[in-house]
Amino acid sequence: MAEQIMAAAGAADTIDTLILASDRLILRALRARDAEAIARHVNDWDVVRYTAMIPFPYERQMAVDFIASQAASPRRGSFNLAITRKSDGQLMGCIGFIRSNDADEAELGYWLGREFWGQGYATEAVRVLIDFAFADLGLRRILASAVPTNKASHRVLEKNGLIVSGADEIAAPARGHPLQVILRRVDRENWPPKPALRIVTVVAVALVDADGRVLLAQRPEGKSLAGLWEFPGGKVDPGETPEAALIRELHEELGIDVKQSCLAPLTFASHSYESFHLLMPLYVCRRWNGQVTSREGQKLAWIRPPQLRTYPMPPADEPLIPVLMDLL
Ligand SMILES: Nc1nc2c([nH]c(=O)n2[C@@H]2O[C@H](COP(=O)(O)OP(=O)(O)OP(=O)(O)O)[C@@H](O)[C@H]2O)c(=O)[nH]1
Repeated sequence: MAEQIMAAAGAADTIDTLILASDRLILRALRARDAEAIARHVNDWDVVRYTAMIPFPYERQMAVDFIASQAASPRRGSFNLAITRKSDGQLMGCIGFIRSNDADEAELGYWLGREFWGQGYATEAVRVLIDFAFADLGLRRILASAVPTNKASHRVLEKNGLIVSGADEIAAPARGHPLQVILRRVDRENWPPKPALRIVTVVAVALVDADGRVLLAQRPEGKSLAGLWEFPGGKVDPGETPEAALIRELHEELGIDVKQSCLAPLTFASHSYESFHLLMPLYVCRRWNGQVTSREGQKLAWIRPPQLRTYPMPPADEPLIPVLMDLL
């Protein structure tokens, strides 16, 4: 997570002494001499077009007025900080909060000069400012909005855990017409955002025999979730369809041959484990060729539907059981 440095104890009280740092950035108060750089970066339609309040064309005097309009303390009122690059001190953009009447929340806004796009600077700046807002300003919720076509901004907000909370039409005086925006927000309880889990696709099947019994296999010692009973199946390899993966796994694990036409989709599991998110379509199959045998030393059990609940299964499987029982 981005490291955050306060210039001195109590620095959050005065904007002039506030310094927030991350790996590559320093966020600091705006100074009168920043007007030139701000005007140069902002007087670019590609920078301004996605913002509601910035006029275009943008003149130097507007930057002077913008700098002068910042709150004296980040604890009260709206403020912006300069996003500067640690390595050379260049001002790359601005980031700040518009404080509404609700003292607990603030609306995040930022822009970056075009030459600094696509390098992760905005994501880093948003991270460090929200860290500061929750840890030092005592805010509980950060709001943000972006027009639907501003994909880059949505990525930045999403990477920082701001989830979509709705849509709105906001006044945009500089545009001459209102803007449709997607609203996002993050609450203090959900900060810092957890890294997105990798989605792993596993395909599984309920093999049903002529007596209406279902086959479960026990996960062997040495594997994750060892001892739990699961539906036969396995991971889908890159470029493989779920059906092809299942036909392969059933041959490898149980020595049976299944035709794709004998696989009927039933339901699916979607479950977050500690290190990955499992997405698992579950098929039903009543016809196969060959004798079901344990080819990998796993214990197998043919279970009557009422007994399904007595076999401990991975947590992802729990919602599948009632669906299967309804079918059988
Ligand atoms: N086949 C199967 N896997 C399931 C079920 N429920 C469930 O959570 N899983 C999870 O989905 C993954 C299945 O992957 P797998 O069987 O191909 O692989 P594995 O864990 O043996 O790991 P490996 O790739 O190291 O051999 C495991 O993490 C397993 O815990 C289920 O009902 N059937």
